[in-house]
Formats: sequence, C-alpha cells, structure tokens
Amino acid sequence: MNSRQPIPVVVLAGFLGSGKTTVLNHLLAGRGGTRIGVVVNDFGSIEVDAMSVAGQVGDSMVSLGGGCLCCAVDGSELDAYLEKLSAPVHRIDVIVIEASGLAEPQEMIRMLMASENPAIRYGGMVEVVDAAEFDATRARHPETDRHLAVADLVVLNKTDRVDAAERARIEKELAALCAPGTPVVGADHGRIDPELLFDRRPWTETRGQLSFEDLLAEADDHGQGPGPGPGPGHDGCGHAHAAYESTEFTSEQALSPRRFIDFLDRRPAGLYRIKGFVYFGVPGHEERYEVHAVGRFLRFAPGPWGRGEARLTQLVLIGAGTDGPGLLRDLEACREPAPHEARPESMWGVLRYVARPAEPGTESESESETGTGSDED
Ligand SMILES: Nc1nc2c(ncn2[C@@H]2O[C@H](COP(=O)(O)OP(=O)(O)OP(=O)(O)O)[C@@H](O)[C@H]2O)c(=O)[nH]1
Repeated sequence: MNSRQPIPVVVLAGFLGSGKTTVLNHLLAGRGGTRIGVVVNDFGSIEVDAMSVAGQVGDSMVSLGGGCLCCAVDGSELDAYLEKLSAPVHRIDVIVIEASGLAEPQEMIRMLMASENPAIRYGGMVEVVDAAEFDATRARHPETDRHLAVADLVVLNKTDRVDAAERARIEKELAALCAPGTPVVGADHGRIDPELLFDRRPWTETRGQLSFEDLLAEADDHGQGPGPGPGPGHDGCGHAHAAYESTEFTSEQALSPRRFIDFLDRRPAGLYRIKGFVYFGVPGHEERYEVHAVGRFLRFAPGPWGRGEARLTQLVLIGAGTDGPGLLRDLEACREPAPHEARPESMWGVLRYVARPAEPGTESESESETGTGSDED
C-alpha cells in the first residue's frame, strides 16, 4: 500500500454488546506490520472501551504498541482526531472507527464522505450483529434494520451461541435486510480475517525500529501470546485464515473498463474483498487505478505509475466458497488488446467509483453516495 494514498477509514458499527470491541481487538492482534489508527467513538463509556482495546489510557489518544493509536472522541471532535491520526508522522495505513453502540453510523459515514481532509477516504461500513440477540435487538431497536441496509460487510458474531438452524435462519433474514450482494461473515469472538478490511504488511516491512511492544505483539502473532487475559493478543492470528481462499490475477494486457465493471457488478456475495491495481490504458486514463472493495463497497483511486513501473493489472480476490478458476476465467475475459482505440466514455462506469473531494455546494452528491455504500445511484 502506498502511504501517500488517502488512508481508508472503516466504520465498525453494531448494537451495544454485539462485539465491536472484540472484533477490533482481534484485528489489532492480527494486524502484522500494518499501522492501525483507532478512534473509539463511545459516549459515556470511553474509559472502559479504550482500556479494553488499548490496555492503557492517556488523555484522549492512546498508543497501542508501536503500531496503533487510539483516541476517544465524540462526533464533533472526529474531524480533528482524524486529522491528527492522518498526519504523515504516524505513518498510519488504515483507521478504524468503533462507533458507539448507540450512534447512527449513517451520520458518521456522511461526515467521512464530506470530510475535506485529503489524507483520508471513507473505506466502508462493517456492521457487527449479535446472533444470540438478533430478534430482541431488532424488536427493541428498529433502527438496526436501517444500519444493516447501509452496511458493506456484516459480521454475524457470537455464532457459538446459536445452533446451525438458527444461524441459517438469521443469515436468511440478513440477506433480506441488507442490500443485495452484501457479504455476511460468521464469527466466533470476533475472529474475522483482518485481510477482509485492510492489507497486512509483513513485519519486515514495518519501518523504523521495533519497540518492545511490537516484539511482544509479533510473538503473539505467531501464537506465543505475551500473557493470559483479554485484549490485543488474546486471539493470536491464524484461526480465521483457514476459512478463506484467495485468488490472484495478473495481466500484462489492459482490462476493458466496461467488462471489468460488469465483472464487479456481478461479483458473488462470498467474494468479500478485492484489492490491487488495474491498467485500463484508455486515452486520458492511463494512470494506475487502485481498486479496493470490501463487501459491496467499491472504490477506485487513480494515481501515477512509479518510474519505470510495468503497466500491469494485479488483483487479489479474497472470499469463501468462491470459484477461483471461474473468477480467473471471468477476469481473463476482461482483457482488452487495443485499449488505445477505446473511447473515453468507456471509463464512465469506473469514474463513478472514484472518490473526488466534495466541491462547495455539492453536498447532495455525497449524500447520494452515503445511501448505498456501493454508489449504485
Ligand atoms: N459467547 C460469545 N461472547 C462474545 C463473542 N464476542 C464477544 N462476546 C462477549 O460479548 C460481550 C460484549 O462484547 P464487546 O466486544 O464489548 O461488545 P461491543 O459491541 O464493543 O459493546 P459496546 O461497547 O457496549 O457497544 C463481551 O463480554 C464479550 O466477551 C462471541 O462471539 N461469543
């Protein structure tokens, strides 16, 4: 991941007690060399949550080992904290906001979409659902349905507390409540693959000297946890990996923007994450297009190629129950031997998913984007 690209900001939402902090701890434990900025947006219980995430609490910003920063904010302070976290000095790769169990995630998404901070971009919304309390939560808090409708990825947590039939029933209901194609990932104690949300750097890529906490966390990453008890390091990593498969695609030939968008529109629900770079080679659009999809959420970010860098398309597709050879066949069918003959209009489908800084007076544009999370307007 190029550190000069805007930092993706992922919103982790879910009703009180659904397991957001548990998911976050698991992500922190399995972050590898990735530097995660954490914002805990939890009115009233800041200390409790920040402590369970970080193990230590400062004024408002907490250092998590060598790799993370955590700050506790209310909505009005969010912009200021995002600005602090996105300062180049912290070298943060991804920011996760743990939304209060009571917050309206739509508000937060709107704030992120409208943010004028060029160092960040909205990176999708993950809704954590408590499988054991699913019906009770919906009955008492009908707004839960609205949150599910804007989620890009749903984590169905506490699957250890329901049997297979109940889980299947909830998954069916979730499919009806969420936008079509939204992936639902089952989890026991928040153990989802961190790769679903961000690229993990290998430890060797961590710049600067490793701190003592880094070394402890690294040992923990390899299953030799620093000690008992909850908190980062509790889970170690590796549990979640077995359930996912990843498919890699490389092409020296350009991809047709129309065919590639068509492929993305039809991507199966089990394909949780796509990341990489695409070369379209269409006149006027010869840049390198970084692609980032989490669930239904899709973004392209055009940027320059490195000096002497080969014009390649390189994609990694991560999913469960996906047909790898079938995906590769579909991607091969997107190849375009004569991109220079393509008309610039063929890029329109891609450009719909490029985040542009909001122009003054174009608020309605960012609102329409907020509504779907996949920009299907
Ligand atoms: N049985 C079971 N318990 C879980 C699981 N995930 C989390 N818990 C427990 O559920 C409780 C709530 O988890 P948290 O991660 O604090 O939930 P939260 O969504 O951050 O809660 P708030 O901050 O109150 O909104 C804790 O006691 C966790 O240990 C799970 O998969 N199974």
